[in-house]
Amino acid sequence: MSEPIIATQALTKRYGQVLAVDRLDFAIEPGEVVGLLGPNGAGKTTTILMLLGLTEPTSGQARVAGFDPLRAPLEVKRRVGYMPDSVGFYDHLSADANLRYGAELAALPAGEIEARMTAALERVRLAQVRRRPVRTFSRGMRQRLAIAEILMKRCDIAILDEPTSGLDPQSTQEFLALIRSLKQDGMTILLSSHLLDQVQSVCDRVALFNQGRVGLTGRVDALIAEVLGGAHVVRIEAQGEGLAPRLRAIPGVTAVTEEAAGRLRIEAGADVRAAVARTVCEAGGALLGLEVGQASLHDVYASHFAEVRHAA
Ligand SMILES: Nc1ncnc2c1ncn2[C@@H]1O[C@H](COP(=O)(O)OP(=O)(O)OP(=O)(O)O)[C@@H](O)[C@H]1O
Repeated sequence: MSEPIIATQALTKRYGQVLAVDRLDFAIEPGEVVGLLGPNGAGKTTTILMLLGLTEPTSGQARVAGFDPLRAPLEVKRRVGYMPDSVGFYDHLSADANLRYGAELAALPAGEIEARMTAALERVRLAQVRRRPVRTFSRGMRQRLAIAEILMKRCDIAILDEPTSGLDPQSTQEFLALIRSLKQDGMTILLSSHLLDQVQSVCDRVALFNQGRVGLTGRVDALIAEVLGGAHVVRIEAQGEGLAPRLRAIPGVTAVTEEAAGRLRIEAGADVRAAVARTVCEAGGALLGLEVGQASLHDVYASHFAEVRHAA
């Protein structure tokens, strides 16, 4: 294993009585794409802000690209591209002018700026609209412009906070493809998201945050095996009263969760499809659909946070 490009040691942030990040130990290898997941208020953004040197830790340390973000914020900014939840550009200025401003702030070599800007804008498909004011851009275009800035600066690391929130399905797919292409370039990417399918589709590894701590981290497939222990997952669509407790009583069933009205997810140590169908019918309910689900990050997330709630 190479030296981690991002590492934290007992990194802690307190806001008054609130322990936002609690003794976080975390390492990311160069070239990894890592997803930070967890409920609202779990400490993801606070962690990101400490990695960027934008907020001071109460105690503990972070190292990013070989630097302490607190002592060497400019060195860190030069190497790390940050895309916050809501990307701020000068709306009345063109995409070009915004990038040029970013290039000057980052002290890029003057003779290279134009060529780097053009290459970056072409890569994110904004070259045709580069002279338009950013206020005319859609959210997807703004997000791509933020990536253009990261490409132009040739950052080693990109930190993306909720990068696809508010994007339509097509823009989302396009954006995810862009993230995959940054990975191909060898960029290290840390992204926070609530959108588990998307995280699963781009991340090598995930870290599940809860109350300021990483409760679980690993590759998605390894977590599925570890957390679910090779569980069988059955999803049903059914009408009927009081089905969940009856399903829970089936031998082998370990968990039943209501994912939406009339949609239940059943986790079991064996194939319980026949017993599930029988149980719904015997309860006087109607079984409208049944499928064997592939375990996914959703299942890991649901199971992990159910355990956390149970233990609390
Ligand atoms: N500037 C602040 N002042 C006081 N408390 C704060 C501040 N910023 C965050 N917190 C608190 O710290 C905790 C962690 O918040 P943080 O924003 O890091 O969570 P998050 O995981 O990013 O959540 P979300 O998914 O909602 O963005 C929360 O309890 C939040 O209320």
